[in-house]
Amino acid sequence: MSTLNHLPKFVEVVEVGPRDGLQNEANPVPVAVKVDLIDRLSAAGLPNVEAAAFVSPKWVPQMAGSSEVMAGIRRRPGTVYSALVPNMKGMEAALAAGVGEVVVFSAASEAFAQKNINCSIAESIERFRPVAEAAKSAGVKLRGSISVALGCPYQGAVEPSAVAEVVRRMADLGCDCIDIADTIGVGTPGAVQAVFEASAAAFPMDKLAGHFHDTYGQALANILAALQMGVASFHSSVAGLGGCPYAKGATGNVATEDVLYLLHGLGIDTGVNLRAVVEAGDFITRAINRPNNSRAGKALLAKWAAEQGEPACAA
Ligand SMILES: CC(C)(COP(=O)([O-])OP(=O)([O-])OC[C@H]1O[C@@H](n2cnc3c(N)ncnc32)[C@H](O)[C@@H]1OP(=O)([O-])[O-])[C@@H](O)C(=O)NCCC(=O)NCCSC(=O)C[C@@](C)(O)CC(=O)[O-]
Repeated sequence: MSTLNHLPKFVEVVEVGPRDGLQNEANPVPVAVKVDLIDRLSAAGLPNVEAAAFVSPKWVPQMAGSSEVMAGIRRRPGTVYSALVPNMKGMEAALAAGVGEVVVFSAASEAFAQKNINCSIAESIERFRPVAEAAKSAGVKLRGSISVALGCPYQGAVEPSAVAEVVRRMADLGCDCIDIADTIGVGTPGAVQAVFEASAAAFPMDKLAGHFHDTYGQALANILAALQMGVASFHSSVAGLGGCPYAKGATGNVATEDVLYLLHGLGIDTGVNLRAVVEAGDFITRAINRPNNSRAGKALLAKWAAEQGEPACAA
């Protein structure tokens, strides 16, 4: 029997473009452009839009306007607006801005934790403890994110057991869901299944999420491999925007349009309007003068242009 018969019927697609996708831009992206993008993505039906990061502006200048972004968006009922929070200073700003989900983020390697958040993995967990307590008191969802779960640009190989240990620590914090992130996009399907299998020993599989960058072109294959394990939440970035400031050479997340095309083709419901996401991808790539890195997005734009009798655009 086909292994495609036992996939989840519904998958949550978490849109991280406004944060992960734009955090690495060399030129400042105006708040109004970010707000417009977020509003288009929520209107497309994406259930969770990672809209902001309340991190130090000295470390990631692009995220400096996060409070203004959160104040400017048109809140769509049912959409969760999530934001990265590294410490209590960020948590105070996130709560004041009315985020619906806070994301505490650490790493599966000590070297990456030091580069990204200037502390050890154990110190990061202690830093997150009051953040987690504040999230619970405020009734805000808590997500944990684990970078470099499939390989680290500083350390190299990362063992699944090391990832599972951070999953366990994040579970102890009370995280509602936990992301397994392939920050530099080096993972392949077998390695992805090994990491999810090890992680699921510490936290329920259906509360784990896959966050894949597409540096080596493996992201869709990795999503399919994770789907086959029962993972039902994936992160993606409209038009494949992005890269990580502390992982040189890493490309963007897998494109949301490509993920939706895959999932819908497999008969999996997402509740998201692919056309509206493709149009949002076209909007943001024009607004910041970037190539559109979504294969499905470019193909559909060309198809729709041809249907209108317009010349195809080779964006
Ligand atoms: C964690 C820190 C703050 C430690 O940074 P630090 O320098 O060790 O912190 P500190 O406590 O010593 O504070 C230094 C200064 O920063 C300020 N500060 C301190 N905290 C905040 C805050 N929250 N908001 C605003 N300002 C803050 C603080 O007030 C102080 O200001 P000063 O007195 O010098 O004027 C820093 O390392 C940081 O902000 N790192 C964030 C790095 C980051 O955002 N990386 C990208 C996101 S992670 C990612 O992309 C991976 C992910 C999630 O997508 C998954 C994947 O693919 O891997």
